[in-house]
Amino acid sequence: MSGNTFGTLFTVTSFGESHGPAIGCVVDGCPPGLALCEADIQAELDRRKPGTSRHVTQRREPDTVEILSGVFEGKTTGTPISLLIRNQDQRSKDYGNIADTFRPGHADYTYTQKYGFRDYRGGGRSSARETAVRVAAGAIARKWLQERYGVLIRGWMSALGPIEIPFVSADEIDGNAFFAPNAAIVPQLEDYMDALRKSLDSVGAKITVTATGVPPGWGEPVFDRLDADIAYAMMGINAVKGVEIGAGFASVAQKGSEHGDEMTPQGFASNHAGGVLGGISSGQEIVVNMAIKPTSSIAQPRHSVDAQGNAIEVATQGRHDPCVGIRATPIAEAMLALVLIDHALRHRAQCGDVVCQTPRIPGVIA
Ligand SMILES: Cc1cc2nc3c(=O)[nH]c(=O)nc-3n(C[C@H](O)[C@H](O)[C@H](O)COP(=O)(O)O)c2cc1C
Ligand SMILES: C=C(O[C@@H]1CC(C(=O)O)=C[C@@H](OP(=O)(O)O)[C@H]1O)C(=O)O
Repeated sequence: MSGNTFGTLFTVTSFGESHGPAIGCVVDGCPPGLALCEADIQAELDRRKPGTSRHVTQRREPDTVEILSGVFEGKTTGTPISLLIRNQDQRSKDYGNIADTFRPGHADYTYTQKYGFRDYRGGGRSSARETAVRVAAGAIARKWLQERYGVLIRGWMSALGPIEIPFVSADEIDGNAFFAPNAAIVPQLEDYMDALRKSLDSVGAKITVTATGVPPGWGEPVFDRLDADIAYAMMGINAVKGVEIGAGFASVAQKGSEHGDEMTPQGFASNHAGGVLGGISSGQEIVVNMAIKPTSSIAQPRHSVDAQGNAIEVATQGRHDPCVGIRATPIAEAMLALVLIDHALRHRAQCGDVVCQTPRIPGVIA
């Protein structure tokens, strides 16, 4: 295991560095016959790409995807799908002496300790530049899930630093730079970010991602539980420091009489489980929340050490996101899609057409 491959039946192997010539991935195990073209993938990449507002990194990458294999006459063939995105706006010289210094909070120190040296062009392999290829692979998973099962995956920003963002409408999410489901709060978010950038600091965020239409039965009872795999996938995104499924940490203060979602023939009465029971989907909405840390690369001087172990101050140069959470929503959606397609295929492989005699009950009743 090299750590660069995700998934069991639907696998994604990613490659590339932030300032190398290209990043890309090989998607293997995609069912044949899915209509797929570059525009399907590009639409998702355009939501994640850098440089789209003053609140994100000013690196300008078009993130144009090329499909190199696995698609013929507009359909997936069942063979490996290779996706390539050429890097076009690397400016490695802007970073100063990053090779011999370690940014507090970034991966420079741990990469050097692990490998003995590292690709120090920008964030190298540790840069979230790599998440573009996950979004590309996730677009394929998402399309198949939607067409085959009607699964809809949707994410949004639910807090920016200290500002809670109440959910108003899914229609408002893609209309602003923050993926906020609440257009009215956007001026407040903009003011906050403008002041934050002036103070040369960064801030964390909370992202929520949901999936509706997942049928009951996907997942495994032990080890590869659906909730465990979701948590693994989300924690595998750069800068994610916490993941909650359903009520999450609020479960601590709940009583059993409150937390356990009651069932009626008309539907579940609540969804504290977040759509997973015993590692298996219940048919309810899957609800995931994640905490994203503040960007470590900030222009304020911070204490660190150099490669020789001497005390130094590091004020990071280069182009960075003042709040990495602002661009994390499409990545979280993609990771949820990758987990769900893998479990859909695993469920089909093992259980095939097994039909449960107990009627399915709907999600939360109104
Ligand atoms: C969408 C996205 C954009 C990011 N942009 C930056 C950035 O511009 N500068 C930075 O220092 N970290 C950025 N990060 C976070 C780093 O990639 C991350 O902190 C680093 O790889 C260390 O990993 P860890 O935080 O998971 O421990 C970003 C993360 C994401 C998800
Ligand atoms: C380039 C992207 O974001 C980058 C994520 C990132 C990091 O440290 O994670 C640091 C910055 O880039 P670099 O690797 O050049 O330092 C960001 O611009 C992107 O998302 O496409």
